[in-house]
Amino acid sequence: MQSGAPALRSVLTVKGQSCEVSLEPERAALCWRELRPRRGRERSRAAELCLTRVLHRARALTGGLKHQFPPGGHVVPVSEIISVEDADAGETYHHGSNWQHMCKPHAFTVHYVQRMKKHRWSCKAVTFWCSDEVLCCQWLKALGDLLDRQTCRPKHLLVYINPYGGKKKGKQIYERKVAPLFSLAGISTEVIVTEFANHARDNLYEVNLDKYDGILCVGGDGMFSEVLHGLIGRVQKDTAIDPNDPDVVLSPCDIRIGIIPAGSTDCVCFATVGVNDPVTSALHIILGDSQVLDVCAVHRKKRFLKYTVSNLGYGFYGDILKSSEKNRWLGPARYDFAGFKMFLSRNWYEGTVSFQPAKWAAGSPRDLTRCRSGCDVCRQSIAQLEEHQRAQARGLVRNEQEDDWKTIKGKFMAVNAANMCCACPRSPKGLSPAAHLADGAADLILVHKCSRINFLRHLIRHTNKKDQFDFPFVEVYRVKNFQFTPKHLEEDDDVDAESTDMAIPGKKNFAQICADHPSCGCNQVNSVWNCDGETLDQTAIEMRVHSQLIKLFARGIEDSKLEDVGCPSRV
Ligand SMILES: CCCCCCCCCCCCC/C=C/[C@@H](O)[C@H](COP(=O)(O)O)NC(=O)CCCCC
Ligand SMILES: Nc1ncnc2c1ncn2[C@@H]1O[C@H](COP(=O)(O)OP(=O)(O)O)[C@@H](O)[C@H]1O
Ligand SMILES: [Ca+2]
Repeated sequence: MQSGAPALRSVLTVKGQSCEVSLEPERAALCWRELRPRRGRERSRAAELCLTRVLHRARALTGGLKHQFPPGGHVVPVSEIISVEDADAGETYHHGSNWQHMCKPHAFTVHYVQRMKKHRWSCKAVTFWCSDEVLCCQWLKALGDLLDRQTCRPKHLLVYINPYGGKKKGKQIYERKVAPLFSLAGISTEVIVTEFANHARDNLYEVNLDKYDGILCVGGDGMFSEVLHGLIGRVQKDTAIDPNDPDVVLSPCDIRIGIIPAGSTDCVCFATVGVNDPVTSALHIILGDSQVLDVCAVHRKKRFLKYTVSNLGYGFYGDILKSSEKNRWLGPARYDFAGFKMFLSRNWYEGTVSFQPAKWAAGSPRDLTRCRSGCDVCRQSIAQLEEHQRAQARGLVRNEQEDDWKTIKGKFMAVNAANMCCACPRSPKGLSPAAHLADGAADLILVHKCSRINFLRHLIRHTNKKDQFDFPFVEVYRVKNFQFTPKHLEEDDDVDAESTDMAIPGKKNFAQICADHPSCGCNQVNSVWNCDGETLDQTAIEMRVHSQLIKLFARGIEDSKLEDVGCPSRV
């Protein structure tokens, strides 16, 4: 069916009921309603309200309904249809009170996305029975033509599965929940079950990326980090960009990354989809969603260390990560155990933080806006950043290389740079609830040394509606970059002292001695950086945000108002 083609309208049978079914290319929605509602099914006021919501959603998704659907209707935007196929020959259908068997069915089945509660999606199917074969073919062709126009959908994917992440169920999750949906949607895959850490990263330097429409990782944030490093590294290599240069403009990666959550925290998935559910993520991938994402690059002087997209955390979150690795056998519970231990330890670390505020950012870390699908704050921030960069290039504003640095010396329980809200099941609003996925900035959170009870109050606020930054010992800034130097390296003129020390076998700095002897009772001098769940050995670092460097198969968390909360599209 071409655009401008007339709407297709027929009376078809659904579950033994005659329905008026229509497909209008302009509206790009498949709609159906029962012609004669079943006896006894009276519409309640609640159902009326639900219908209004469904119609609102359809209007929002299709750019306005020209035609109001009468009560009892269903609306499925074509962009949310997973596939359309001939109905099975052996399928039975209900006609009046008798079950009948069709020998040669003139029927087609539409598989589509249904929104459940809390951002969860599921795959639903509805079969339409036609009076004859010609009509059935006409419907199959019209729907097929509209689906062919969904050009953003992937056809061939490269999948990496970490069999050891989370509860070690990555392979099972993929095979049982995800692969059947991909085959339903006609997506072909090449699957690599990793055999060692960094297998996926190294493999991405070798594969022919042109063959694929996307790369998937099945695992947690650590596994995502591997794929992120492989992909960004590969693209920089192909475009002759030196990642060791902290000031370089990195080449963006056009191929999208998909995450099937099968790890312990899965914060990148949660903060970009709204839920950690393999089926929901698979459906976002099938529909070809796209969400750009800022990436932070971490350097030590002229040496590239790591990329991070969620949290770069020193102190509390670094210590949790380091301590939890020893208890990996506990699965995701290792973090709760380590968290409790680190809370009791009340470690703090002395150092200096310097940063440049993201002056052009449209939002601020303590405002009440939330990064949601199609976020206006991200769009406006990037527009202002680009305007600022153009003005700088024309010499209209000062070059900020040396200016506007703010420096804070102190004793810190935690230093976190949240490049996104970092929501996860442990903290559904996240480390920095107002942080944005693609605004070119990160939220720098400094938690100064405080009493155990105050730190607990701060932590608890990550799990309720109160503001976790509203304490005199917490500071938060929206930044474009920052540097951290631990106290013991502050006076060191040798910029590479830390890395040199580490390179000489047998020579250890004080921090390492204390870490090796936890029973010595002193407060450790150094923590480690938790970089999307991977540890960094270096403590003195610089971080810079690269705006919108990568793309995910996601759309950002949808506004709950668009969800049919507790209300399927049937009313
Ligand atoms: C008294 C209740 C206190 C609850 C406080 C909860 C605060 C939670 C904030 C969580 C931020 C998470 C930032 C993301 C971290 C992940 O990248 C990382 C690795 O994930 P994965 O590879 O999937 O395992 N996870 C962690 O560092 C664990 C943090 C756990 C904090 C308790
Ligand atoms: N086959 C493998 N064997 C061991 N480690 C692996 C393998 N594949 C990936 N890894 C590593 O496992 C770590 C944790 O993976 P992840 O999927 O994030 O699980 P979790 O969320 O439980 O930490 C990552 O650092 C990743 O590099
Ligand atoms: Ca950001």
